[in-house]
Amino acid sequence: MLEGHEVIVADNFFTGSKRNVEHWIGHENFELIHHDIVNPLFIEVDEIYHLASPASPPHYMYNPVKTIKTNTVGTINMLGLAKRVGGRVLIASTSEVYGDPEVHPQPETYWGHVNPIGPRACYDEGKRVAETLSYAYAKQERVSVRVARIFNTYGPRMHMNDGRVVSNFILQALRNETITLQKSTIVRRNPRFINNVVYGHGKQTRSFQYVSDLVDGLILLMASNYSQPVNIGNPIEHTIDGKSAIIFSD
Ligand SMILES: O=c1ccn([C@@H]2O[C@H](COP(=O)(O)OP(=O)(O)O[C@H]3OC[C@@H](O)[C@H](O)[C@H]3O)[C@@H](O)[C@H]2O)c(=O)[nH]1
Repeated sequence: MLEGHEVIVADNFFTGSKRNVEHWIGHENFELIHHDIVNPLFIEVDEIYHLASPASPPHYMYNPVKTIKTNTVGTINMLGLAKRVGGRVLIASTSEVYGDPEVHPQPETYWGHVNPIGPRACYDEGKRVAETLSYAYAKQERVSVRVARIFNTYGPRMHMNDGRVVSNFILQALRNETITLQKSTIVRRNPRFINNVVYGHGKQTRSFQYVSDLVDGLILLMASNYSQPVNIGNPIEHTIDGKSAIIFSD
């Protein structure tokens, strides 16, 4: 908007909130519409950033059918909109298309290791089919598509109950609680701790990126002439117990 673009935000406010964008309300280049993209959307635009879908595991597992509909029917609607207006669409995919990867780090050429009926399947498979739909529309309908595979992201205005590890640990630190390794006795005694522990052995790794770096990456990808999927994350992977980090060069 500061560069002079007119921006229309369509949100069903399932995990987003009006408060996150209230400082833009009233700006001449900004419009907010309450809309769920599972239903068709008829607007005139040049570029579409398709960022809809809950992204934290507790949120996308809360209503798995809705998560699948948003990533399948919703993605068809966004690709259909791009086709009608002759615009470009950027699909927010995820590192979760790699599932429980057997390769570290994951290059974009890795096909992944996904359990199609596991607890995360609604999101993993939803995003995988969103990618498939994008390239089908590109091939069949000549829609210009960009696919960003987004890794774990954190930053301001994250929901307190987002449930991802960064906000969980920050909440726990603010409450002066120790970040403990998960023990079934603690979980049973005090369910409040369920979201405030290191799950499992803590040796699982993640890379974490700051939200404004992600936004820079999305804008660059949208403007580029590269149409294959692109990982957007951080080259440093940390174990969740915080004890070690692995730095990858690219
Ligand atoms: O309180 C917590 C929360 C999470 N964890 C662990 O921390 C790791 C990271 O978990 P998060 O909940 O932050 O989310 P994930 O990294 O699994 O997935 C996330 O990253 C990729 C994005 O594309 C996805 O949308 C998002 O779900 C996992 O190994 C999890 O088990 C904890 O140990 N304690």
